[in-house]
Amino acid sequence: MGDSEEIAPAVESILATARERGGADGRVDVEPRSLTDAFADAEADGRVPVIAEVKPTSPTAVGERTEDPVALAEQMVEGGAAALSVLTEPEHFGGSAATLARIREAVDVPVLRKDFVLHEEQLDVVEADVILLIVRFLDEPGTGDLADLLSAARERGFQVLVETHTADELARAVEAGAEIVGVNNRDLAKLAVDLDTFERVAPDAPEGVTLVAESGIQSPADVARMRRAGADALLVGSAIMDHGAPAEETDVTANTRRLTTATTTHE
Ligand SMILES: O=C(O)c1ccccc1NCC(=O)[C@H](O)[C@H](O)COP(=O)(O)O
Repeated sequence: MGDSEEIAPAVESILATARERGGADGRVDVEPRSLTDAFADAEADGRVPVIAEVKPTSPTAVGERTEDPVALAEQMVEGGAAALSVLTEPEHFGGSAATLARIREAVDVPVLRKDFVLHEEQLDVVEADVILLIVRFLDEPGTGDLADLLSAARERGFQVLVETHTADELARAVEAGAEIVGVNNRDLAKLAVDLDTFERVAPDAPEGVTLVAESGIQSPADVARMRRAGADALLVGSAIMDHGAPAEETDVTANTRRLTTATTTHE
């Protein structure tokens, strides 16, 4: 995590379990659905490119969604999601690799595997179109090197979303060869969310990098704000999953559509 920064206990716990997690037998070899084509298709038919996240729970969520994740994923696609993000971390987010495999089978949009990948062998857990690498957690003693993991992921066919939170992390991502970069508005040390983060970091991204604004996006106004700041796409979990509300009062399709149909100006 760098320096002597205090890390939220939940994130310490996530990293401790991630360090222990292994891979699977054999090496994954993916024929991916193109994430950037999915974003372009959404733009072409007037939808804001949204990666909707199937996130049953999380350390900051109030409550848990227990419905069939495949049904939730289908509702997100019906609401116009260009792609899906599926948590596969079991202990803190209620996800699983098996769930991702079922969802990828059921939909035809690209699927991001959302997990805390620290070692090359952890790339081989399940086929997905996109894998996440979090700059903040790599290049540390006992974890893989970002550039090496990026190459290893691409050799398996994955597209890679490289997640950053600061200008320095963005520079490291670009230096390592990232083409799709996420700027997470959630500070993974403190778990505080601040949409200013994307606005501060995005201007440093070089032309040609696909930029994804992640976390804390709740409303069409937030969508418009992130698009004005240069977001090519948005990654949204909580506002779509609506963890605290009873299942019968939650309309995941409508929650997704509210964001994919937001009126925006893309800079
Ligand atoms: O979401 C959490 O509580 C969390 C806690 C600890 C580490 C990571 C966490 N979230 C990861 C994410 O990046 C989000 O799931 C994703 O960007 C969607 O965010 P949101 O729309 O705010 O649910």
